[in-house]
Amino acid sequence: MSAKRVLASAPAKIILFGEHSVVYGKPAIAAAIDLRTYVRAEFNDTGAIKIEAHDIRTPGLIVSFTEDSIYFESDYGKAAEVLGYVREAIELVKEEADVNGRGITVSITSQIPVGAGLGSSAAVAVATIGAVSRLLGLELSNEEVGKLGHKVELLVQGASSGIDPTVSAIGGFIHYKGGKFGHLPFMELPIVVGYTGSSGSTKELVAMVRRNYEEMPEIFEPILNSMGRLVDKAKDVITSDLDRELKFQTLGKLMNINHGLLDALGVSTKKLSELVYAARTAGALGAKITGAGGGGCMYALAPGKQSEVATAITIAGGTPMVTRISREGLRIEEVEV
Ligand SMILES: Nc1ncnc2c1ncn2[C@@H]1O[C@H](COP(=O)(O)OP(=O)(O)O)[C@@H](O)[C@H]1O
Ligand SMILES: C[C@@](O)(CCOP(=O)(O)O)CC(=O)O
Ligand SMILES: [Mg+2]
Repeated sequence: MSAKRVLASAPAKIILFGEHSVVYGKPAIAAAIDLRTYVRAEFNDTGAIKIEAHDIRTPGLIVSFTEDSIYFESDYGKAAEVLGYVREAIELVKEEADVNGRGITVSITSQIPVGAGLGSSAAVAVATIGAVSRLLGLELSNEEVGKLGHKVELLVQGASSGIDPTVSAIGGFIHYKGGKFGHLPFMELPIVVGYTGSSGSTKELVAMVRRNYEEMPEIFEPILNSMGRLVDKAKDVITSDLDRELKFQTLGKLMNINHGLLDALGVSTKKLSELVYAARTAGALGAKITGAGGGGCMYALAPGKQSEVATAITIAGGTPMVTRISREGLRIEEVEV
């Protein structure tokens, strides 16, 4: 049954191990975290799709002032591009249901920094698909929403492994490889996320790695293979019966190796590496980029040292975020019928 108004939310994620190599079919491990994007969907009488994106800065904004007036113009191409994930998400759901000529208004508010490696693109796609599909009376499982979210990322970015929309839709702690995924045993992870304050575009970074790979496959192939192997090792450690401290020590070492390999791929920046080294010096067992890189965030594994690591990240010029793993993925918050 269709509804009058629906509010849905979907979480951000961190990639614990295996970003970029996951695009080449290698395994990766990710966890949903407790920052969310909220999407409200309702019908309107205009017949149009209306998107209110409250947290997106409008690129290409031109403002003309006179003494008694103010006139705004926008570079519509750039503005349309930035809303690509939301538009494609709505279009995909509309293909599955009968809208009967009705318009849909989608209003977005988000706690997730954009272009920061925390999966804001996947969260906005998943929450939009969740809200609009429920509005139109479609009964989609969270896994199905994750699959549609992957389609959205493929349409907008040209390439996507699908790990981000999957973990945002189903929540928790997951192992992912070539579209197949499963939950790993839930673990509280004493992590600190450090935000550089700058952003990177996943579309551009994934394309850059692809160009480098095509130019020098004999160099890039072994790096990607090593990333895959270290994820296998991390999975063995996580699912083993070792005690927590020993698990964290090995996972920390693997994070540091993964960061070095991501640097070799060319996706780190001076600021990201400064935050990574600051965290390690303050006692983190491991620290690495999370997500596409080129700016954005790193995360550190710091049992018993979270506040020291957060302080070190601040001193190094970053913004620390102490966050927890979210067991819940896509959530339908309210339905008005
Ligand atoms: N709150 C939001 N509203 C609308 N679009 C969003 C929002 N958050 C993210 N996006 C879309 O996702 C893009 C960023 O995605 P991406 O480059 O994959 O970085 P990340 O997923 O790491 O944040 C933004 O440029 C925008 O198109
Ligand atoms: C680089 C990549 O592995 C993760 C990108 O994550 P984010 O968009 O930077 O949050 C791309 C992908 O898996 O599709
Ligand atoms: Mg993204």
